[in-house]
Amino acid sequence: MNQTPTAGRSAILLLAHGTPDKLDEMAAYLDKVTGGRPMPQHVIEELQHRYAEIGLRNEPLPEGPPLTRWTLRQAEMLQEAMDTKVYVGMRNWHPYIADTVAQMKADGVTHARVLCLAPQNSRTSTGLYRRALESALDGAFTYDFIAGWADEPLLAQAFAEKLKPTLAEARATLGTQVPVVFTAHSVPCRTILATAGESSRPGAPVPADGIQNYGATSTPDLYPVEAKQTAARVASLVSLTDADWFFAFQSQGVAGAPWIGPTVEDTLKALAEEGHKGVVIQPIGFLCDHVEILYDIDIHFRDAARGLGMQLWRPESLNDSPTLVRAIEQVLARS
Ligand SMILES: C=CC1=C(C)c2cc3[nH]c(cc4nc(cc5[nH]c(cc1n2)c(C)c5CCC(=O)O)C(CCC(=O)O)=C4C)c(C)c3C=C
Ligand SMILES: [Fe+2]
Ligand SMILES: [Fe+2]
Repeated sequence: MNQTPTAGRSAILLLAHGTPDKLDEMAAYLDKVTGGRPMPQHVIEELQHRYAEIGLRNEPLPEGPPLTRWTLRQAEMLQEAMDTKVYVGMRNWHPYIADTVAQMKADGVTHARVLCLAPQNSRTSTGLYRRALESALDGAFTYDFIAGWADEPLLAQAFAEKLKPTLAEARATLGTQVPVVFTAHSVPCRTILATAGESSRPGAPVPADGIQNYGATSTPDLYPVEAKQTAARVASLVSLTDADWFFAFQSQGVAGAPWIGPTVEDTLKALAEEGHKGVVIQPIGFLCDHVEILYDIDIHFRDAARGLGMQLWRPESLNDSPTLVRAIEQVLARS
């Protein structure tokens, strides 16, 4: 439920995921991500390996990890564009939502427009960010919460601007059409189903012991619909026909199984079997570089594609895209 502004100091608050600054923070970070459910040691080590592959070390990087660096840059660009103070709060690492809320309170903020740096709404991402905000707020200020902006035309334009040159390069290299696979982060299957206890349907999924219920309600999550909506808009802007593009869910997690698909791995296999020699993968749910782009796509999926005889291209992430900043401005202006 959104709350109404009172006279006073207004600000913008961007909510984001957060990422560790160095490798030895991985266990503590995962503890935040899972809400305290312990992760097996081999998972911690595997994630440390992936973060090391994208440049993280045991000492913090002077420039910060990519997700933090780009998120703060996006906030800075938005603040310049909107001439309103923009704050950033992260659910799983510094700057934590609770610390940012405390700072906003100290700065005398009385009302905030709150936007998640995740355009498609899911109780496993934006829902958890919102819950973290509500428990930190304690009535500190009023706010309007903007959930889900997957259909913002300028968001699609920002992705299309990055996709066009990559697609042109892939087509020129291979001398053929090259399929585009748009991706979004997978979610556990039960996230997109009504939960047990709130549904009389036989066989309704029961959350596994010890696994948080992701803020589940009896309403199925529309996340997959919103993700495909963004992809369809981007495809249309770059004039892809229905035969030229696909949608897959990437980065299925280690718990809460099963997770929704089709997976990128299966999609690559199917494309190779159809005789394709190349593929462009564009994630349309992530707004900047982080491990699931720099490792999962650039290393893991590229290797998988190579093993199937295909070359893989990935458009640059939005990062400091001025069109992304204009998209966020538009969404905020409508709130
Ligand atoms: C729409 C859903 C999700 C988005 C978007 C998302 C983005 C995202 N995730 C990470 C890093 C991690 N996520 C992890 C687990 C995890 N992620 C989601 C959903 C989304 N993540 C779920 C439902 C879960 C499971 C949580 C649980 O309690 O088990 C993890 C832990 C390891 C793993 O399971 O893969 C990491 C690490 C980033 C950086 C990111 C985008 C910025
Ligand atoms: Fe995640
Ligand atoms: Fe993930």
